[in-house]
Amino acid sequence: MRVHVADHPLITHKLTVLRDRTTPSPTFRALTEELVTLLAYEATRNVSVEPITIQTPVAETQGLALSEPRPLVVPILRAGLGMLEGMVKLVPSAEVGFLGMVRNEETLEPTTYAERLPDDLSDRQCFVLDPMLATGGSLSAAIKFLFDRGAQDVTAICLLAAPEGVAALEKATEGRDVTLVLGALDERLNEKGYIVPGLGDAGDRLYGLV
Ligand SMILES: O=P(O)(O)OC[C@H]1O[C@H](OP(=O)(O)OP(=O)(O)O)[C@H](O)[C@@H]1O
Ligand SMILES: O=c1cc[nH]c(=O)[nH]1
Ligand SMILES: [Mg+2]
Repeated sequence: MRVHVADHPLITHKLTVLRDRTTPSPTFRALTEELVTLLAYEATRNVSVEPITIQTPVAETQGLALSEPRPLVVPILRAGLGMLEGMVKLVPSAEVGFLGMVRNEETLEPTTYAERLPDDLSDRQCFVLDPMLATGGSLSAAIKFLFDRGAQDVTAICLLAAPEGVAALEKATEGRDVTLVLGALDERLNEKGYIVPGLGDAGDRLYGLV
């Protein structure tokens, strides 16, 4: 697994505002989108392209076009939905599939309650969106789901991760082509499975308590 942790003052600045407990939902949502667009730039570094020839008003020239099949973006509901707009802004021609997952806050085990994805993901590059990588249970299950359907490679974009979650994901995806792009790598998980210092519950901060 390749791990890329963003190292840019603008990203750290936006993450700092996101972490602040006084930041209200509308600002939190806007910053989440902006951060994803910045991280998506790195995450799409190896997106599949093919050479094409085009005609400018002045001359013929060579360029690149995204290859078929188009990349598939998969936000993990709920919190990952807050990252979708920021991603498709950068890759407007991507297709979008959905996975709904929720972590049991007692056992920390994830369950999948919704799935809307193509049956066959052969030759697909997939981009999974979830702001939080805590124990790694949710993201490991999501990525396994995509490989089981034939995905070629998977890149996950997370705003924050705990080292425990990165290690668990690495173990769960051994031998697979996985890239992890992070806004920041935090210190640890606390006894409730929350990322420290983290930002709290991303889904609740985006969409309110349920
Ligand atoms: O790495 P893990 O320990 O599995 O925890 C991370 C998961 O927890 C959060 O979702 P949550 O279950 O709170 O659902 P929500 O997005 O609906 O709030 C988060 O968005 C991840 O999906
Ligand atoms: O810190 C955490 C851990 C899991 N899910 C969140 O939203 N935040
Ligand atoms: Mg939540």
